[in-house]
Amino acid sequence: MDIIKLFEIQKNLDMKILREHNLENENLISRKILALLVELGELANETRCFKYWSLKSPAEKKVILEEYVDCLHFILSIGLEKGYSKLTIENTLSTATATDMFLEVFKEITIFQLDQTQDNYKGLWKRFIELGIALGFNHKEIEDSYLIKNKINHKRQEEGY
Ligand SMILES: O=c1ccn([C@H]2C[C@H](O)[C@@H](COP(=O)(O)O)O2)c(=O)[nH]1
Repeated sequence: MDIIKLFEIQKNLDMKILREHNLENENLISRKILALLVELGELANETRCFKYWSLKSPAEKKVILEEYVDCLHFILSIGLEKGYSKLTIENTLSTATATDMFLEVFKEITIFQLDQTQDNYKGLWKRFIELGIALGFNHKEIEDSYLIKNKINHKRQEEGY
């Protein structure tokens, strides 16, 4: 995944959103962190990984991937806001259950919220990528889906979302 390219693309969208909503001088970090937590909850909901009380299948892969890249948008946006956009992420695999991986990402978000260092931001990325791999997405699928959703987000702003 070309993270540097994704940061560039995210920057354009974020700048448009700031302009459209007159938020150029606002600190949006708390709202972005809350938005990420909410999107991660939506993602978990679509996977249904924790719903031991239900027999229903998870949403189709495309839907889960869409939720995943919504989270990715906010992770990139948080990095841009903090000036942490020059980073490399090493690929690691986890053998934990999907439920435990979600809890790990939630934990990393909270650790970052409380102490917004570049190391903690990197820790969040690492767990988020691990989660994506565990959900069955490869880097190309993630990038392609991100680009599609990014275009939709641009269009929404142009149409007064
Ligand atoms: O500063 C922002 C604010 C929102 N989004 C994107 C991330 C998600 O893809 C989408 C969330 O939109 P809702 O469908 O949840 O309204 O907007 C950004 O990329 N940057």
